[in-house]
Amino acid sequence: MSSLEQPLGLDKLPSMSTIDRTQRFSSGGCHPRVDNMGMGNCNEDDEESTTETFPWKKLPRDLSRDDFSQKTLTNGRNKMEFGMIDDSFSDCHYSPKCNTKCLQGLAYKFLNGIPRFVKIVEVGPRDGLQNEKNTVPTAVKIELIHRLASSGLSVIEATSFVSPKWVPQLADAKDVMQAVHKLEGIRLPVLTPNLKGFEAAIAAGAREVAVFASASESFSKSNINCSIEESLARYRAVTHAAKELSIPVRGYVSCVAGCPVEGPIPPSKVAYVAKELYDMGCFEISLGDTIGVGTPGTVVPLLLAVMAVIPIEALAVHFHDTYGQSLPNILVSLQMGISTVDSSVAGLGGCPYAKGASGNVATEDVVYMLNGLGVKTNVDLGKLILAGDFINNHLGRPSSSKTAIASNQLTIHPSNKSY
Ligand SMILES: CC(C)(COP(=O)([O-])OP(=O)([O-])OC[C@H]1O[C@@H](n2cnc3c(N)ncnc32)[C@H](O)[C@@H]1OP(=O)([O-])[O-])[C@@H](O)C(=O)NCCC(=O)NCCSC(=O)C[C@@](C)(O)CC(=O)[O-]
Repeated sequence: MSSLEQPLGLDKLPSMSTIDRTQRFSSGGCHPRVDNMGMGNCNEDDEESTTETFPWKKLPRDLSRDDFSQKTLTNGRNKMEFGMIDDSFSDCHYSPKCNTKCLQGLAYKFLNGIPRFVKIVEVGPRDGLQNEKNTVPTAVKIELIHRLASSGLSVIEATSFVSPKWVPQLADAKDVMQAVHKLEGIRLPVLTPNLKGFEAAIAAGAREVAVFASASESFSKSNINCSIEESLARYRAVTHAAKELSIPVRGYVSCVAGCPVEGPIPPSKVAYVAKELYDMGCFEISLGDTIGVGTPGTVVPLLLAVMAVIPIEALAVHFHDTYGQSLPNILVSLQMGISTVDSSVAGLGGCPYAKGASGNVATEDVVYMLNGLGVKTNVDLGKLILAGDFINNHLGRPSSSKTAIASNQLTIHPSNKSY
């Protein structure tokens, strides 16, 4: 018996009271703020969240592509599915009475804290496309949003009501919004840098907006042409106007791990900006590693600083993949209790004011990892990959999603690929 197979009793588990454990994994451990305009992030999982089991229990997996990710590997007694948790683990349901098996303890040790449901905020049509040099036709943007919606994504950032002189690619914000705002059951937030943008967004049918501040003074100036404090004053005006109309406002903090000009940004500065946004009424704060320099080593202290001032259920993470650190950063964020993750189909993206920064983490890769962890997203990976194929075909380049590339290479997908 290897050391890994030796029983690990509950007395060896990391200290966490039974109450903490029950709260974290029961419906009550993941409740929306009372005043968050109904934008809770766990309601989708009502059935799951009533049972008091840990997240690595075997969950029904709903991949539209039956062959996808289901190749089996026979390895001695283990029959494993690629990317998915070993069956011997997934059959282990945690019970306080069960202290004889080793696997619950090991799984608990390594997967402790991971929520059972993760809300994905798809930012491809906005963050993903804003930096594209060639104009993407409005019809393509609209079709992309429809395809993303049909994959099961429930929050899709549709566009930005910013100055077309600053971001020409999104100059068609009004047309895009008017075409998609009636999509049923989908939240379609749009970026609004000031009252002018907010008013234009509402006139076009937007029912949710996002404001975007920075933890870096230099980036704030280059991105929105004002200081951090000036931006916060603008956003107070936006959140005030939004409250009058019962419009939910999301708040972004960019450059949370580093700035192209200033270098590393102290977590305390991120926490300050995040709290200002939260206090002015943003229901959710997304922490953006705009240039993708963070590692789990920087993400942990960052999240600890922000979690000290904002409830964890109001936090989201937004990683760019410049150094290939997005997935480990997301994993450690989940382990710390984060349950909202931003990502972009096909890994599209990059900020026009952060040269060299690469795209967002690919939604396909996030969903693949979460499927493997038994975490629900309600996203159909096969349809998502097809949505990625659609936009990549249009842009004329391969996907930045490793999952999409692997799936297209490894499987013969029967569905019609002619768009
Ligand atoms: C904030 C401004 C508008 C200030 O831009 P400014 O030039 O300082 O603004 P201004 O008030 O002096 O106005 C200049 C012109 O812009 C117009 N204008 C003014 N506001 C608007 C508006 N809302 N929509 C349309 N037009 C607008 C205004 O009417 C005027 O028009 P003119 O009289 O010259 O014809 C500009 O800097 C801007 O639009 N910046 C946006 C830049 C942007 O979108 N960057 C990418 C965002 S990505 C990000 O921040 C990071 C994030 C969120 O993704 C997270 C992460 O990845 O980490």
